[in-house]
Amino acid sequence: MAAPTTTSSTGIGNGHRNSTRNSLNNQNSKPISSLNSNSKHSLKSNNNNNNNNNKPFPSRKSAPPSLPSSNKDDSSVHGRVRVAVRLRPRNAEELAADADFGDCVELQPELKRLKLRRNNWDSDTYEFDEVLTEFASQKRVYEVVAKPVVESVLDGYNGTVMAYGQTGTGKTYTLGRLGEEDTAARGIMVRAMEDILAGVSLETDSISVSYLQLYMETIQDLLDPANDNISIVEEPKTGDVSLPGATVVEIRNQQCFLELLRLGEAHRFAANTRLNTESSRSHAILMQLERPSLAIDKSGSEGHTLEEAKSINLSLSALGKCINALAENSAHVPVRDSKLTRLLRDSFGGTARTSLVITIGPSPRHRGETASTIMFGQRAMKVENMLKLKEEFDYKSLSRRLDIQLDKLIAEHERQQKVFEDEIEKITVEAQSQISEVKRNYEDALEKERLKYQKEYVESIKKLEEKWMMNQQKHAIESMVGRKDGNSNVISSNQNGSAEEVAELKRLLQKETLLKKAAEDDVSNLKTELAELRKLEASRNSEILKLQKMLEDEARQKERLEGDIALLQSQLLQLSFEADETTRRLDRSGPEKILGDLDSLISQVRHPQLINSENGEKASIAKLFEQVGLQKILSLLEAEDADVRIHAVKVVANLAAEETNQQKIVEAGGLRSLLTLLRSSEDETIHRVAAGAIANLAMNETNQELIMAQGGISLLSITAANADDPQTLRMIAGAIANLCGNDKLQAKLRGEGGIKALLGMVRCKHPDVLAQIARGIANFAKCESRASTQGTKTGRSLLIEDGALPWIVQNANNEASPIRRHIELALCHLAQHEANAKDMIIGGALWELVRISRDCSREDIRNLAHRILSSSPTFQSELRRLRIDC
Ligand SMILES: Nc1ncnc2c1ncn2[C@@H]1O[C@H](COP(=O)(O)OP(=O)(O)OP(=O)(O)O)[C@@H](O)[C@H]1O
Repeated sequence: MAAPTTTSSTGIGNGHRNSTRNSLNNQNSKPISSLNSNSKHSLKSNNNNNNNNNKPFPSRKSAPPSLPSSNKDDSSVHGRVRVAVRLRPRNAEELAADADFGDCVELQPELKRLKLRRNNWDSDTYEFDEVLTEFASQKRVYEVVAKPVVESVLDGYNGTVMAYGQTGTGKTYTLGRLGEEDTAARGIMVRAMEDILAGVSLETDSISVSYLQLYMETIQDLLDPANDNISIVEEPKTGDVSLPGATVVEIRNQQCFLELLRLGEAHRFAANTRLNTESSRSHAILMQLERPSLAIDKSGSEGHTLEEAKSINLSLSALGKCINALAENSAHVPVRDSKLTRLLRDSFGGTARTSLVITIGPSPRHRGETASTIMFGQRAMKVENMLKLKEEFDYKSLSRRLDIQLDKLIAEHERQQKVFEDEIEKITVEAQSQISEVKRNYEDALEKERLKYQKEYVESIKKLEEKWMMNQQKHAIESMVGRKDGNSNVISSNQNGSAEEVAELKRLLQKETLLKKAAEDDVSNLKTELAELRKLEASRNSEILKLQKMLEDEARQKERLEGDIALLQSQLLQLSFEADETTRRLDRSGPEKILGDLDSLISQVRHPQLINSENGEKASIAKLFEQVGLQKILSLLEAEDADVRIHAVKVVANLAAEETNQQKIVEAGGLRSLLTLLRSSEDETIHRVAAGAIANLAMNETNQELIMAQGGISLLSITAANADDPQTLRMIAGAIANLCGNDKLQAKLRGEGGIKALLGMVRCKHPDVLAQIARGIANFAKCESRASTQGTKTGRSLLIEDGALPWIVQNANNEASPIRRHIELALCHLAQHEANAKDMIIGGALWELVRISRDCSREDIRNLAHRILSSSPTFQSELRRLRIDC
């Protein structure tokens, strides 16, 4: 039995913050989870949002009517769905059972490539946006898969992160791990919430979460198990989906989010036990509204029922069909086929930034499921979303936010100033205390020295005096004795004693001199030390002066900053006032006044200072459309001022992109006005926008006839012949391609040069233009082939008559898949009609048909080509002649 396949996704968004974890089983059951969020948030530069992981990618053509957004919106930016593949390490069972076999995949992360083995000798190579090996850490997975989405959400866009893969390949591991015991193991949901909490200010923003489970097409509330059948509500105008019946819990911190996840998980377990199912059979949803999130988690069981399997397969196959339709750029995307696709509507082909991680296992026994997961990822990489800011410009909240930022700045500045002043005071006190201590020490030392020398001096004087006294006494006694004895020997002995005393006195004097010298040296050393200390003090003083200067500069800068902020605030107040005024005027004015307002609104759009209010402007235009009436808006298409005409045609193009407005626009004469603009204007922007509006109107059969009846094809052809801008050509080619799909208009379209105009545009090599041309040719060939089968058309194809075949053959293997697919289909349609066979053989188309029948990655086209080649006598005989076996 084939192992079950699962998917999971996380979507986060501004306006919507979505986190989804989905896991679905092919045969048993398939759980799905997602996290969505809507939020009011700080405004940042749009450029930040258009970051470098958004490679330029061919934009979607005329958007399918069922989709909520298209390239019609000037505030949108392209955002292709990014796809990463993650390989799970072998588990114990695989280590034992597959010990003798190699893995079914080989990863080349540095080349972002994955090789899927066909057999021992051969493998297919696929490229992804990221290739994550079995050694990739949870942190790295978060950073490459989810972080750009979270950042985009904080910038004001919707976001989705989704995991898809076979059961047991690591979707829960990747998205849902709480990492309570080991923080390194935290999954995407926990890390995303951490970053969101760090990136918003809870003083101005709120984050709320709902936690739901999708089981057999029923949405159950995991925060309130009694609430077990929640309806999806769609906003009719925008197509945005919401689940108003779901419990919403505000998140103030990470702990509270973790508790909520645990609670939801416990209820899910209880609910699934009641339902006698387990995780992989249901899809859990964690949802965020008004800076809240939506997530889906899974449930499933062994012993599944047929009904469950059907319901799960319905969800999975509906998701697969939507991805295919979007990847192929089909006109119809079947989003309404399941609740899962309705919930993920904004994530694929909508306005969210979407990141998909496909999880695979290494076992060669599950090669089939791994291949199908890889193909899902490859197709999802072709889906182009149009990221759109979800929020209207809210001056009051911006002003509040700036106030708070200002308060924080001022508080921080004051704190820093205080630290600075404290530091200066500390340094000053330390310096002063050091100086006084040195002074004290110096004075003490000086005093000690002075006392020492004074004492020594006094002592030596005393000693000299004593000696002198003793000598005097001795001398007096000896004189007295000498006078008595008249002894000359005594005199001689006295003379000897005096010489010794003189020598002693000399010695003492020398000692005195040395002591004096040493004392003088000490004094000189102390003086030098004092001079050094004075220098040190001077340098400290200059440092203090410098610090004081910095403090003054800082204070001046603060003053300037405060001035700037005051100015900013007054400008904000002014803008806020003007915005309120406009709202009041719009609310009160009658239609005549409002028409004037539309004019001023359009002129405001051109005003650079108001460029950020574009979303608000769109909402106002929609309101004006209701209040003013289309006629008056259309009258601006003929305004004198060229700028007003340009902006008016943009307004009409925006309106024409909504299916609900198209009939009204045509009835009010809008189609005629747009065609007149093509004829009368020479402005490239007007041509581009008007052609885009016509292309949107041309999606409807009745409008196609009207366009033809009003000479649209020749006007589009002339405009195409004169245009150089690829975007203009893309719009024109898109419009003609839509007309090519109408069976009734074939002859007229060709007669008025529609095919030639299409072929003329191949001079522009832009892949978007070529894809539209290829689509037109495929549409035309399909109608012809239908007419031939019904017998209403005979003879060879008008496409061949008009010389389309060489270009078709040349591009049949174009590397851009949208071009290649359309051409492959066109070739099959042409080949179905025997009258074309000979031309196709001469033109080299037979080789392409053979290639398609062998190599085309789409099985249905491959089979079709094969069937046609086998059933056409002309092709068969040529193949026999060439000895080609087909
Ligand atoms: N990258 C990985 N590294 C280590 N272990 C992993 C990794 N991925 C998954 N595992 C382990 O593989 C097992 C299955 O993973 P997990 O439950 O996440 O799969 P799943 O795709 O969510 O399955 P299901 O669809 O059935 O719910 C778990 O034991 C998980 O711990």
